[in-house]
Amino acid sequence: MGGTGVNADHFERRDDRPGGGRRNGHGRSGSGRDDHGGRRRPGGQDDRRDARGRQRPAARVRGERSTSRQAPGQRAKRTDPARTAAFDVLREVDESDAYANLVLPPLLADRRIRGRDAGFATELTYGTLRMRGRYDAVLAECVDRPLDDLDAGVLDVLRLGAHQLLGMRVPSHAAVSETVALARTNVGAGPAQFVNAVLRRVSEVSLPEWLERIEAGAPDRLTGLATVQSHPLWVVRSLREALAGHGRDPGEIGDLLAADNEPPRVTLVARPGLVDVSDDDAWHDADLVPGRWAPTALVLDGSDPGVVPAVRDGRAGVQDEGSQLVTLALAAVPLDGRGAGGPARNEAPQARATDSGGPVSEPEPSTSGPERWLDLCAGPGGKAALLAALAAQRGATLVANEVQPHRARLVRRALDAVPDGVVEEVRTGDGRETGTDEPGAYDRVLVDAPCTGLGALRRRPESRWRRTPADLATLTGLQRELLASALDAVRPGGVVAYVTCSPVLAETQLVVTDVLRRRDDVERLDTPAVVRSVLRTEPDGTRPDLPLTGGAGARDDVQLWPHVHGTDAMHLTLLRKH
Ligand SMILES: C[S@@+](CC[C@H](N)C(=O)[O-])C[C@H]1O[C@@H](n2cnc3c(N)ncnc32)[C@H](O)[C@@H]1O
Repeated sequence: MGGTGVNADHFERRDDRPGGGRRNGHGRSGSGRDDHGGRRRPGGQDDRRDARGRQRPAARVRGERSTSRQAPGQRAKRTDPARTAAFDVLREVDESDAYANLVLPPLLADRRIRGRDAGFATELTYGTLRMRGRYDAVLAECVDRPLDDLDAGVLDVLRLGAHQLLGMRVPSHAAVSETVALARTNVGAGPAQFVNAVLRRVSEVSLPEWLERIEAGAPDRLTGLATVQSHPLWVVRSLREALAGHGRDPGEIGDLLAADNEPPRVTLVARPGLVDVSDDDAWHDADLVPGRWAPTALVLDGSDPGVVPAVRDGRAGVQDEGSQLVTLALAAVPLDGRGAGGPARNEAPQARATDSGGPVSEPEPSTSGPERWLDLCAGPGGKAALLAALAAQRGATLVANEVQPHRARLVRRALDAVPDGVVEEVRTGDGRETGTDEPGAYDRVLVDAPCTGLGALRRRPESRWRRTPADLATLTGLQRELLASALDAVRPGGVVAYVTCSPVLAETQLVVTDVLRRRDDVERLDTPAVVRSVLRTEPDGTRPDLPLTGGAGARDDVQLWPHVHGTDAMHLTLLRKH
């Protein structure tokens, strides 16, 4: 497909650009450092971008960077701070394996890029990373050599241009000229001419036509779908297999991949007992609507969660609704035998209400002190904070364990708002040893296992390109050991929740089946019934109809999906030890 691509050799390479002209994967061009190796000076911007992403001249002038080595004549076109921010984040993601969602917000704050400019930079950064596979296929049609042979900074500029042309409503002339200006400042004047020529080629064809061409040129349908929907082929294969294995139609794969490309709505968790939805002071001016499934979920429309007082002080947090549901389910499932339940301090009625068809009942009163709960893999602490709030209502206590010290620190911070006496300890340790060190010591154990995260691709734009099939082998071994340890750490009659933010069969069903094959003291619980029992109740007393696969009773685990439930693809299996 396509004609002859643009030849990069026709354009002069300038080595006077910051970082020189190294090749893709090894270069440091446009690294976010100034000529002396320091951070670039912040280029403060306000709401000067128009609705279509164009920047008004005053903002351009005020936001220009002062570190260009180019002659004044070459700097005729000023660089837009939002595009520069996106470029700098892309370089950092490539060079330092950084996470865009951790790098971008502080960078925007540091450079005082706010309002529409911040929104533009965010959409440009995340969209470019997410849709990289699609744009690379388009760019490959417009360049006369493998993209891997291009300078890494030049390739990132081209991707940013492609996203503006094909994924955002930026007018073509603005997308090309602003991106060429970005190239001139960051990768040099010669490459900027090359960028200009390539982006003009990209802009000559509409997105639907590009996608048609990509599909037509693909060796098979699945490869075409993977490229068009910008996922690595091995990920598409794993997800399609997961759909089938979890009882869904593998033909849904297109919808699933499309849902992965939609930025998720910001969902907050109102930690029960710590904050009330009707408390105006807690939510400030936030525009909130109840979540679809979890009684604790609030969907935030438009504003920054960081300005919500309850989020700032830990009474609420940002948390996917699927994560909330699996945590609520672990807290709601009845225990057997001694130590089951505890006197409620301030019970949340919805968390314990019984589903019409489900077996969930009120826990028996404790005969041996408060329940002890364990979060075995707690960092950074989202589920631990919800568990701790629920534990406070039940008179239970929580131990949070995390192997990485810096993530254990994040857990401590996440637990800031929890009343004294609820959290026994936040410890740094290897969860694989807990079962041996503390056999039978806990009533409820959460294993939110380290996983590929292939169920949360919506919120981690670069992660699909980082993961490899080899990760699966390492992770599934660790997952088995952690689940086995959790089952040793729970007392007879107690419950373990095995959770992943991946639907991949090797990390979900196969781990559970394999661990259970080696022991005869564990029973699978009716997880769908428990999850249905914790769903929010409508004012008329009904609950939403949570579609789960396989028909009633056909499956004993729960798999959520972005394209079905609007949540991350969280997996939950509830297990009871005899
Ligand atoms: C999926 S994350 C947990 C997310 C967390 N539950 C939350 O909701 O914020 C998995 C965590 O397990 C930790 N981890 C990995 N190996 C571990 C081990 N051997 N023991 C304990 N934690 C481990 C990782 O560092 C990571 O923080």
